[in-house]
Amino acid sequence: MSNPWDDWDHVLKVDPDKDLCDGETFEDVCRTGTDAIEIGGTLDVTAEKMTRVIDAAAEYDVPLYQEPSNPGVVIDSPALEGYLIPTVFNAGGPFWITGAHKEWVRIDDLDWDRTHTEAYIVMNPDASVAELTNANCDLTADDVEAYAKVAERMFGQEIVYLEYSGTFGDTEKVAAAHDALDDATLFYGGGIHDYESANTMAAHSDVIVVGDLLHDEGVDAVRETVRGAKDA
Ligand SMILES: CC(C)=CCC/C(C)=C/CC/C(C)=C/CC/C(C)=C/COP(=O)(O)OP(=O)(O)O
Ligand SMILES: O=P(O)(O)OC[C@@H](O)CO
Ligand SMILES: [Mg+2]
Repeated sequence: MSNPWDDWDHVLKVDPDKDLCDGETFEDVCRTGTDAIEIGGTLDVTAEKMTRVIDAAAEYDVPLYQEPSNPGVVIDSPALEGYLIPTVFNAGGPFWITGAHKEWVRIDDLDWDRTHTEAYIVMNPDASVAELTNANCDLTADDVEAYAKVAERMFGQEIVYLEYSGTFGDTEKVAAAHDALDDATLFYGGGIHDYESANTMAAHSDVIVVGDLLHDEGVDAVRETVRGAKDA
């Protein structure tokens, strides 16, 4: 079965808790050339902030996906192409693997056709997502490779997400995850800040995710990372 992300090279992650750079609009954000926008962040995300971003980006062509960090911020909106739901394979306990998901399914009527999962492997111990989920980030390339295989082969995950949020990752570990996968798509995220860093990680993964750069440097810098991803 084919999935939209099979054709993606670049995803822009918009954090609803962070501002855009001065003078930039969501129209600019949607015109960076990115293949899709993921809306989400770990800390201080509310349903209201989520809705504000979804509404502001709704009228442009780029596909919008929500990446909720908990069931309370999931927005039911026709503007969304779908929901990318993290599950953290190396979390310190079951809540962020299946617990939050169980609570969500218990309280909400899910639109299963638009609901997809991402098998996160969290790699930066200083990132909020690592602290929140108490992730064990002390992983060798072999560990990463094994997690990627478990995700694809045992848990049928179609997206494996190597998450270095806030820092540039180890290309050897990214390559190990990539080599481990046959059909699943490898997302890489963390520390991409220019053409070169985008080009490097795009060569070792299937899709690169750019986050903080949008909020720190703005859309021109993001456009350079799109170019780096597409050239790889
Ligand atoms: C079941 C539902 C609907 C949700 C649970 C989903 C899970 C398991 C979330 C845990 C992992 C998580 C919080 C993912 C959010 C996406 C993410 C990693 C965003 C990047 O966050 P950071 O860059 O670490 O955080 P800030 O930028 O907010 O500091
Ligand atoms: O913010 P950065 O470091 O670009 O990371 C992107 C994304 O993987 C965060 O979830
Ligand atoms: Mg972040």
